[in-house]
Amino acid sequence: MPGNAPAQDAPIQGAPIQDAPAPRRGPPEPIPVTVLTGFLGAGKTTLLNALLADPALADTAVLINEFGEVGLDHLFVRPVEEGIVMLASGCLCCTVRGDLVAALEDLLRGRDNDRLPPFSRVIIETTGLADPAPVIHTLMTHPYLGLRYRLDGLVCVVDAVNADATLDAHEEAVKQAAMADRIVLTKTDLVAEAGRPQLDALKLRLKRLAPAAGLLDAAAGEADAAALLGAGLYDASGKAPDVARWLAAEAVAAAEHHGAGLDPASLDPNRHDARIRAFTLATDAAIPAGTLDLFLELLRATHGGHVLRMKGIVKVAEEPSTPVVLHAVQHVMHPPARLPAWPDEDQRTRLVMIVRDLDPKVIARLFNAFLGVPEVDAPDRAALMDNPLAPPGLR
Ligand SMILES: Nc1nc2c(ncn2[C@@H]2O[C@H](COP(=O)(O)OP(=O)(O)OP(=O)(O)O)[C@@H](O)[C@H]2O)c(=O)[nH]1
Repeated sequence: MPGNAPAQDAPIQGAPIQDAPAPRRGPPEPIPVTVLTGFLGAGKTTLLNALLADPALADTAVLINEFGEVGLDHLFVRPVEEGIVMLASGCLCCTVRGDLVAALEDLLRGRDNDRLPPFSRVIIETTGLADPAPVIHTLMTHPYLGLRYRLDGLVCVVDAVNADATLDAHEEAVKQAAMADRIVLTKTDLVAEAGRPQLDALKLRLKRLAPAAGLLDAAAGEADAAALLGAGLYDASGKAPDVARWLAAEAVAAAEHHGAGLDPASLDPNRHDARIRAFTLATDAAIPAGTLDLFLELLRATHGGHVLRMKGIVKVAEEPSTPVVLHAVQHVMHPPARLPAWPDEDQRTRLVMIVRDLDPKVIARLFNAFLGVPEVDAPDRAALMDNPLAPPGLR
């Protein structure tokens, strides 16, 4: 929701690049937060209950974000067990973002002064109509909460029976799925043999919409804690971060290659998801920090409202052996983090972009212009920077 969130610059140059995931001294490790989303009735609470039954999640705090609906969900979440934190009248109902901030702060206070058990993870269940972006923005931009919590991942629950109609009718549902790190398909047990082709078509539709997201079938037992949590880049235990899994750049590139990500002709243009594209920008070249900074600033200033999500790993020219990780939700950029080393042999810069109402070629041209890759009929970087109509700060 671009209008709601404060714009935030994230200069690569000048801003201290965070080291991750080196063991920290002093401030405590940020607590991973998983955002559980999915359209009305898709099965979020059912999945949450199943997850909370796993002893591995015994020390999980749960926030249920009901955005002003009559708060009933908490009645259906498993009764409070040791280690599961429920606040107020048995849950925490956040009606607006301010309440989410207050709730997250309250959790920390309770933990810090031993009023609450020392929970090591938070799951936020959003309402079915929620745009997940403001919740993620809150975690990314709040000056204090951003230090104590970190986004672990966005899990989207999709109802196999109703999803096609829901995705056609409700843009929120499309956005929830497009931004997800994991998609859980529920109610596949209700799909009769005759409905299997439709189910396969739905899976393809979701793959097109979110090629980077793992697709898991709840009824097949695939949506367990191990598969859903730990989707984020940073690992508090100090393990090497699973960048490949987080970025899923190969899956996005393969989807593009097969036309899944880039061929709107194969989609009904009236469908909301025909407006969403996922694609990867990749280059072997090391990028000077200042160039990267300018590219991101121009991207944010000119197309920020269209970028639903961007994740990336970048070879910065000044320190090519310690890549920088980028993570943006719409026009809000998470502070860049520097990894101690490349996580695997692929040492290219890769930016995975999920955009809405924007031709990937426009971004690719911009990227190439900044890299100095000549293109016919496309402005180079100097032309972009010298343009008197360029956004302030770029001239
Ligand atoms: N058969 C079947 N039913 C399911 C499955 N997942 C959820 N349900 C049912 O779907 C209904 C809605 O599930 P909830 O978990 O309440 O859905 P929700 O997304 O939390 O709903 P809201 O909070 O209203 O948005 C319930 O009756 C569940 O029992 C599934 O995999 N198979």
